[in-house]
Amino acid sequence: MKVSSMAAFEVLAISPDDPNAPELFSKSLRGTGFAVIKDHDIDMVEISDMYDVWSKYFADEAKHDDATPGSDPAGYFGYKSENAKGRTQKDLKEFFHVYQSRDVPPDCEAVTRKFHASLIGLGETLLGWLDQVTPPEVASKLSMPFTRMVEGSQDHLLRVLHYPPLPDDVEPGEVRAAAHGDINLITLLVTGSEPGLQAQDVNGDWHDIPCGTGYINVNAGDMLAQASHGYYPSTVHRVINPPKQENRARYSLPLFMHPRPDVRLATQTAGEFLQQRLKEIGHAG
Ligand SMILES: O=C(O)CCC(=O)C(=O)O
Ligand SMILES: [Fe+2]
Repeated sequence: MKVSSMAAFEVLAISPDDPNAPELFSKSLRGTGFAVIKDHDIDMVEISDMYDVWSKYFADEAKHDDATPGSDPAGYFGYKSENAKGRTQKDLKEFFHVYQSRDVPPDCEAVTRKFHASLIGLGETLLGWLDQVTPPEVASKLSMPFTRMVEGSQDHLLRVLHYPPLPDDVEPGEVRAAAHGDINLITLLVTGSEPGLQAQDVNGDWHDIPCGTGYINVNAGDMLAQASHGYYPSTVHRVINPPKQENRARYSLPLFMHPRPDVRLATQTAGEFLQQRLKEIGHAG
């Protein structure tokens, strides 16, 4: 099934039960950098519980106590704390970074740990699909199969994102999330509570990424593009501001799948690549 069907930009919706799922997934990522997974095992109740506990968390000013200093990648990040690479204006979002071995707010802990583990499991399945179908001439250049790159990784970042309703004083050019490529191997994004996510095609045109209930969007990040020498392109995407009559909060839940830091991508290790990119987006340092 095509969920976005401009000739140049075809995001496929794939069911894990389809025997051709690995090929379709690879085809969709190759064509657009994006794919959509439907009929997965992640429970809708789990997803709505996540939105429930985290909307309460962001509504409480005590969140500021969870801000971590300087270069620490975990914890709470306040409104307008991150910019896309190459931009000075900050994104109109706040977020909390969850890692497997780092603290999570007690009221969010149980549901978040379970959700994080479920998404990591799905992400490992998807990387296994890529290992199955990536052609030998590309696979032979990898330092190891994708699934091995993430074995034992403690760096799979679950970002709980809150985009508040836009304030009246938004400046020209300020957006919820400016155009960027993700740093990691693949991103699994439970579709946002509101629309707004768009991806750019090779001609520079923007396309809405479908936000159907229960869909999980997957996109290739820069580490996958590096390791595969461009076979899987990392597609630039953004989150646009809502029209005035739909100026509501938006939540989304991307999981960024990261290799262990010592894994070689192409010329750099995953750890070296990550540190360089974190500086460029206004973290670390
Ligand atoms: O909120 C979204 O839908 C996308 C967020 C995103 O692209 C990111 O945090 O890297
Ligand atoms: Fe992103």
